[in-house]
Amino acid sequence: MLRVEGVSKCFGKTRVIHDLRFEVPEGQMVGVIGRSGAGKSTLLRMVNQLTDVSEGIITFGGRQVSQLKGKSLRRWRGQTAMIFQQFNLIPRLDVITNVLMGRISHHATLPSMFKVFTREEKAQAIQALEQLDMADKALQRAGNLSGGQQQRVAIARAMMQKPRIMLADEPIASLDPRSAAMVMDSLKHINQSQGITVMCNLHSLETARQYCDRVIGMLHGEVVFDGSPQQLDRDSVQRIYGIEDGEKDVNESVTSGEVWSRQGPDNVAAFA
Ligand SMILES: Nc1ncnc2c1ncn2[C@@H]1O[C@H](COP(=O)(O)OP(=O)(O)OP(=O)(O)O)[C@@H](O)[C@H]1O
Repeated sequence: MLRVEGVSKCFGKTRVIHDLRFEVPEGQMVGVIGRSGAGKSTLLRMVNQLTDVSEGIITFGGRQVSQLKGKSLRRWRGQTAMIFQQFNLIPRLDVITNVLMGRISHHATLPSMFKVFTREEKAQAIQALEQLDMADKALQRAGNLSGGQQQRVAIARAMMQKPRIMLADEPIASLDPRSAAMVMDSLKHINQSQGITVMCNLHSLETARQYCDRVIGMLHGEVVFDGSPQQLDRDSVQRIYGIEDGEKDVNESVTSGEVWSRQGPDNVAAFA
């Protein structure tokens, strides 16, 4: 269980996250949605301590994971794999080496520098690529793959960490609908087959509805919705995306991106 207890974040004198309180049971797939600047990335970054909290605590399995230092911090980061919008692969290296880089925190500096990995780690990397339907690309240069393929390699690399939580910060924001669907399918598969908790920042409501067990909606650094996709009605959507003076009602077609399932657009669930 991940617990966020009264967490706030200030950058200088500006408070951007206000008193967040929620729990995420292990194995849940949570979509975090909200306007640009709502605090979604800061929330994810506080969970794995890329950003420290200003107030409150975060615990995992009853153990405090905010304010960790040194070895304990590295161990926690090893358990919380992060997926970024821009994939963060090393383009000139082949796919398998990029995936093996996910083991780097388990090695001393010198073997990592010379990319020395065990036979078992190489087998594990191939297995991770197979799970993501990318094994046939193992020897290709990562930079030559499409965006969607690169993101799936990034997920395979994250799996090498054997994480307890996968934190995905807008993983499909720069992908076309079909690639986006394949990446979301991969995250869902990992979530369901291995019970890994997934927290995923999303710009598209439809994607959150389609893939997530639970949706957290943020506005101006606060949680303004926390419920199931079914509870995400028009009023909740208005609350999350906010209506300021002079603004028209939220147009869902703007906050939603079309996501195709692998079988094609006909199989996409219809949304209320
Ligand atoms: N390192 C930083 N220094 C100062 N302010 C920051 C920093 N990181 C984020 N912020 C501010 O915190 C607020 C929340 O930003 P955050 O990136 O978490 O929002 P977001 O919901 O992820 O937005 P987007 O969808 O555009 O990525 C914003 O006002 C942003 O300008």
